[in-house]
Amino acid sequence: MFLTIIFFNIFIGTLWSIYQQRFTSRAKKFNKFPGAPIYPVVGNVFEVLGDLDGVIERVSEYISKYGRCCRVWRLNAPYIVVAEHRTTHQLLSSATHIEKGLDYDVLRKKFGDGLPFSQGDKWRQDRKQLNGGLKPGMFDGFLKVFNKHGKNLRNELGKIEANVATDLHLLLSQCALGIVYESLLGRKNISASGKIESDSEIAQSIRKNADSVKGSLLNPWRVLNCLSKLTRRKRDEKNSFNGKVIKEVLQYIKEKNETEGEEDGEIRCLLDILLETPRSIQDIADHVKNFLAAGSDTTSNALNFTLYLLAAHPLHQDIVAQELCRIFGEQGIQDPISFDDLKEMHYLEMCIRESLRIFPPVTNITRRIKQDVKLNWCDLTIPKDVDVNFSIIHLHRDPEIFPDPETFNPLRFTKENIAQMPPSACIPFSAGIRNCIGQKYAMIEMKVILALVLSEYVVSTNVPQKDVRVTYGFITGPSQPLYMTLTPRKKV
Ligand code: HEM
Repeated sequence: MFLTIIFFNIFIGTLWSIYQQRFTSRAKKFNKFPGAPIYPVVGNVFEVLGDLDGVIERVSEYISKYGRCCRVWRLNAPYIVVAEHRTTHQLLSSATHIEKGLDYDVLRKKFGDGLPFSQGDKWRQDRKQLNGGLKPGMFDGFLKVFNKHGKNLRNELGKIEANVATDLHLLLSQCALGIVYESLLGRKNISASGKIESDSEIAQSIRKNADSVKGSLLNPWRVLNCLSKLTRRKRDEKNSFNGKVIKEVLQYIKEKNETEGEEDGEIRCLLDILLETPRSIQDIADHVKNFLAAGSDTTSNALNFTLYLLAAHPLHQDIVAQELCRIFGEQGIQDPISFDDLKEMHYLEMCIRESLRIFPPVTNITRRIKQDVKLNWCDLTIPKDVDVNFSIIHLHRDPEIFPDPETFNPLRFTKENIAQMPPSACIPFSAGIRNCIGQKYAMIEMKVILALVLSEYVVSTNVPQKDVRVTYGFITGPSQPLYMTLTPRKKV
């Protein structure tokens, strides 16, 4: 009897799945997109899933078989993978398609309802208010912080033994986290080495959280896995990432109240802006968690990849070094870098943009389509309630737009070449009204840090670029350390 009930349920479940995948009006429109044969219940999950380090390659294969705008059934959930600029531009430039897809549910549970994950009116109001925290008037203060932490990093790099190949990622992430911590969250408990004194419980929590969600984005089995972890998380809430951030926020409010009325000439930080409107402590903590993660992991991975690419391509590194020498003279960077100096760093900026193209720290983003969208370059319609995954890394490697896409060539980003590029062909910071709020901040930060490092050291590597693989996650990094050697420039 028991077995009969089980078989009956499996039978009904399979029929239901066949109906969902083939006979609903959504499925009929969706299945017009090219894609692999559909199997009841599992759909196409086995085509793209598997070990995390190989997802990029498997998606590349799928795209080469079915095209740059193709369909995937993840169980019964329809999913369009987009890696071409026309669909990307049409959807991301619209103010309608700003809701995040199912992929973000796992992240939302970890990081709360901060800016990257909130929806509807909450997102609109928060974004409007937080834009004020990153407006031009704030950048003088940010620049001081970038300079201070950049110099700390330069000193830390000086302690690495000469000619020893080293993974710089930890130092770069401590630097990037210290910057966000101080400039956006007004916390100054930074030690002389540039590390946050409490390190780095919060830093460790961010890394742990980021690691645990890696891969859950594409993998339905991992979603289930995460749910079980969440129940465990509830039990030791006090020691969780969330608990630690709440403690920091309460401490900040206490210190702010104690020093109220005192003019200390310090910059107004993002937390001050959040505190201007009535919010629960949890809501503030959610924003803080998101800014800590979105503002540090992304930038540190971009710095790591850019340094690596310059190490692997010494001719381009020489051009950057000459540019810095022209701006700062033979003696290197003595005074804090100013906005005028930054304006002169054209080649360095082109190298950063090319690095963000080849190794975008956010490899893919997802939007939930809320109404049917007829694509303006072909005869296909994306039905409503479908998730569209913009595979930024594959979009950036479209050979029709970027010939020889894996070659590091910063000249792709001269002013003239950018003007020729189709809109939305290169979008490391996403595009449209839901783009990265920290884009300008990140670009200035990276230029300051890289100028300070590259004016002092020659970076080299033995890791061939063809061996570098990236993990597929929300924020991604190299799957193996990018070992680099630093030699003081004066000794070369
Ligand atoms: C190289 C560095 C960075 C890259 C490549 C990057 C990339 C991105 C991308 C692709 C998105 C869109 C995500 C989506 O649509 O799902 C995004 C959103 C966001 N980023 Fe960045 N980011 C960087 C640095 C930063 C920094 C420094 C901050 C903070 C100061 C920041 C804060 C945010 C926030 C809060 C959002 C959500 C915006 C919203 O939904 O309105 N990011 N970022």
